[in-house]
Amino acid sequence: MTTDVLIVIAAAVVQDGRLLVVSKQAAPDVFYLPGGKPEPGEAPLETLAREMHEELGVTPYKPKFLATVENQAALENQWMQMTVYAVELQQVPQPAAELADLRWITSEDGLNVAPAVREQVLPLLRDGLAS
Ligand SMILES: Nc1nc2c([nH]c(=O)n2[C@H]2C[C@H](O)[C@@H](COP(=O)(O)OP(=O)(O)OP(=O)(O)O)O2)c(=O)[nH]1
Repeated sequence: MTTDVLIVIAAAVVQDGRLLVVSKQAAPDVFYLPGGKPEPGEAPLETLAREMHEELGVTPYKPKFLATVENQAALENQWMQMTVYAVELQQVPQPAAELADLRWITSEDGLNVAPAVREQVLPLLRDGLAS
């Protein structure tokens, strides 16, 4: 039995009542928060900054811890623990080549949204999202 938990660091960016979600070329129909797995020895905020730079060409501004959530990982067949930071942006995100899509959502919006985002992050942010 494996007890490995996938550790993920991610950003909740809300602008004008909408949450930023992305999908990757590897799974273009699955939408989730920008972010990813830490490299060895990397601190959470370093992972956040690296992933946001790599995926969106932006620097996280005033990251604030939002929550640590656990759920089934969307792409790997593994349990995932994801630490989410509420992040402001001062630049317009420009999706890098590894991304397939970028959307601003107020709810699931008919998309295939990763379980942790659908069941935990969207409910946590509900008050800040447009209806
Ligand atoms: N970034 C991110 N990953 C999530 C979320 N929800 C969720 O289940 N995951 C899953 C998807 C993948 O199974 C895993 C993260 O993988 P990833 O492929 O985005 O991470 P990465 O950029 O570090 O990956 P890699 O290409 O270096 O392997 O966590 C989420 O909201 N954001």
